[in-house]
Amino acid sequence: MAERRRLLDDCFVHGSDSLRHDEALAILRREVTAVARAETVPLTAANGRYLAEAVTAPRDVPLADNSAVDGYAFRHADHDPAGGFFRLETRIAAGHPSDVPLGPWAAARIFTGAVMPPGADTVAMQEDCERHDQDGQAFVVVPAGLKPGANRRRAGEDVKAGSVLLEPGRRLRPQDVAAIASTGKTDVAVYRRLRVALMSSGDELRRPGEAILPGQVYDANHYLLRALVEAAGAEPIDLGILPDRADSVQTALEAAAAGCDVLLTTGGASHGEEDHITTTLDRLGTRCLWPLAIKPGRSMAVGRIDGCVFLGLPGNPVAAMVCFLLYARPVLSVLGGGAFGELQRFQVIADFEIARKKPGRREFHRGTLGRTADGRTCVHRFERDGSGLISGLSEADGLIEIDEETTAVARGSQVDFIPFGQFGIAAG
Ligand SMILES: Nc1nc2c(c(=O)[nH]1)N[C@H]1C(S)=C(S)[C@@H](COP(=O)(O)OP(=O)(O)OC[C@H]3O[C@@H](n4cnc5c(N)ncnc54)[C@H](O)[C@@H]3O)O[C@H]1N2
Ligand code: MOO
Repeated sequence: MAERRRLLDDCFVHGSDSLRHDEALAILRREVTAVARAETVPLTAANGRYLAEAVTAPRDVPLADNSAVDGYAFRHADHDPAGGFFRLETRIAAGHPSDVPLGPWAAARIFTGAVMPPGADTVAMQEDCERHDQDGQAFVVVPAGLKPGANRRRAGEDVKAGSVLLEPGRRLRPQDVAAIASTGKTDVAVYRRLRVALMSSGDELRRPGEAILPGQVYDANHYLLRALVEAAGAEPIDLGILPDRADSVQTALEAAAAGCDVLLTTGGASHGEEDHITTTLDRLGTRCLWPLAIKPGRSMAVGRIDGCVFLGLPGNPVAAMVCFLLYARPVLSVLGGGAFGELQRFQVIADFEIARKKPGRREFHRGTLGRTADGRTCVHRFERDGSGLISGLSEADGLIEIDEETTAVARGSQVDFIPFGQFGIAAG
């Protein structure tokens, strides 16, 4: 079980300069530790959860030497280099082992997965053998050239008794649940899901289903973030929409922080007179990241209100998504008992150009993968820049990342691409 330790206790509010992406990640890596406690769940509910115990194999998998094919098992020492002629002595099917030792110059009819009879060490495939019956006795001719141990699977060759199959902190995938099931365990210790309270900030926001007037906008970010929180393995809790009033924001944040592990807000995070999120965070707790030298997402804020981690995302939907994936997701993973993890990026050819880019900040653009005329993977950039354009997010396969030092991107050059698939949100 993870001990309850400091979270963001030692963080500092840095000066007026924006924080670089790498510095922000380093602070989060250093300051955030697990808060989730363990619970035991049946294997059928374990997929997607963070493992809270090491899973060791109580016994060998497979349990006994067995045949990898349908065929004939025999003792290799009896096998003539020119081929072998064996008396067929017994028949062994999967699930029906025999403890009768094989006699000399004898073979057993055996099927895939059936336990090797004592004395046999090699199996010939049935397609390669000839079977004869003579005076009521069956014989089998085994071809030459089989090596000792051919087509035999050893006890423990998949997993040795006592070996560690899975380390704590791993987010369980279907194949990991299968690995646990292969040991015979029926349930497993995982970390409780983090409780992540969601609040959208802004007088202009309405929920789908409500009437809308000029100047108002539907709260798309709530739906974006609750789905991203679920994909990250945490439990979203909807705390609705905050009005642009300092006293209401303060009351709501205080109450929310008391009842959840993480408070995730969107909007109201920049400097405007109507933006009360960061000023309220400063009054109630501590702030350690803000602003960031990235685009979009400059106004992302991270801090703490008592024992609750505060993640304040910008209001523009593209910025909210970029900041969630880059910063909120690894924080949720660590708090929930998992690893911080490294972003997976790969290099692809730019099917776009950027004539001039401001140095000193890292940019993330929406990108769609394609192929060049000569079959190499390339990325197209969503042309319109606006950080409010949700349509570009739906089109994209991931984010194009352009670092602080770069001042222009030439068509045909290599750029870094961060695919959405790694976040469990790939297009089907
Ligand atoms: N003087 C400056 N103004 C702004 C700056 C700046 O640096 N100086 N940065 C701009 C950028 S970039 C962003 S991003 C926003 C971030 O500010 P906030 O986090 O305070 O966001 P809001 O002002 O509340 O909203 C921005 C935009 O997004 C729409 N929005 C808000 N919440 C939602 C939601 N839940 N669902 C859908 N859309 C939402 C909102 O209506 C605004 O249009 O500040 C810029 N200004
Ligand atoms: O920085 Mo805003 O967060 O670019 O869209």
